[in-house]
Amino acid sequence: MQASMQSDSAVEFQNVSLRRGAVLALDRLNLTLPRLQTTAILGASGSGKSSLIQLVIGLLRPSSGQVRTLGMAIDYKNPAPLRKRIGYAIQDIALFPHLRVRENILLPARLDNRNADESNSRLQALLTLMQLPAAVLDRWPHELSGGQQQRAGLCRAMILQPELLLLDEPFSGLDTMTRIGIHEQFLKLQEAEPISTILVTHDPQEAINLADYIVVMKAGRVQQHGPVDAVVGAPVNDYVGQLITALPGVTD
Ligand SMILES: Nc1ncnc2c1ncn2[C@@H]1O[C@H](COP(=O)(O)OP(=O)(O)OP(=O)(O)O)[C@@H](O)[C@H]1O
Repeated sequence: MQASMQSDSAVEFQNVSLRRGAVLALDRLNLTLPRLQTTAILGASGSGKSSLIQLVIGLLRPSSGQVRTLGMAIDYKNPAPLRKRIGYAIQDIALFPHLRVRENILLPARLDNRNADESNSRLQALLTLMQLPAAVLDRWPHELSGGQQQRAGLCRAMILQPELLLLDEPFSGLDTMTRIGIHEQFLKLQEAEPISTILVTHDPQEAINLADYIVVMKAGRVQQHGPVDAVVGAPVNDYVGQLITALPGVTD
């Protein structure tokens, strides 16, 4: 625990390669992701974004190299203590359909035997931050709009006040107006509770709107990484340049 307090990085990849079947999904990754900032992992489909995020939480183990999350090498025999410190909202792990929204959001707290009163106060604070009306709590997930479901998913990811938040395409599949609204809520949440966040996205605009730090991936390799302004201001190659110039309002 102490090591994480002292570490300046949320996650470190030290010469990490990952083979998945016949594919080298990640190729010699050397990367340090900053603490208490939002990092966007940006890249096209198949570039290795989801593999990277699964390595962070120990769902995948590197073929070579080492991943250090929250200041410590991952203990693959016992990943539970690390995972308790991490919140995740991943598109595939949506709200559980057989639980009402309240039970969905409170589930991590219940599984961790947290005090019920404290968890309920935390729930109320998160609802306010995410501008979700209390009435949604007694509904089933399918009775919420897509945007409300995403926000409830974020509340669930945040209920234990994690040190690290992993978001894998959490806002995809939403219409533009809903997306913009959720981006605003997300930024407010970050302001109210600074937290290390890793956001996987294939959308350069989303990366720039939400992140402080960007990692651009292509075919399992990092093309460029750095603070948003540094990457937008000086793309290191044509691939990154094309992503940036495709943004509205950016011309070279
Ligand atoms: N279970 C698997 N078995 C074999 N290969 C896999 C598996 N999952 C992913 N891959 C391969 O690993 C590479 C990286 O996949 P990954 O899912 O990390 O990319 P991604 O950038 O997240 O893509 P997307 O945006 O489509 O989710 C791809 O070539 C993919 O085909």
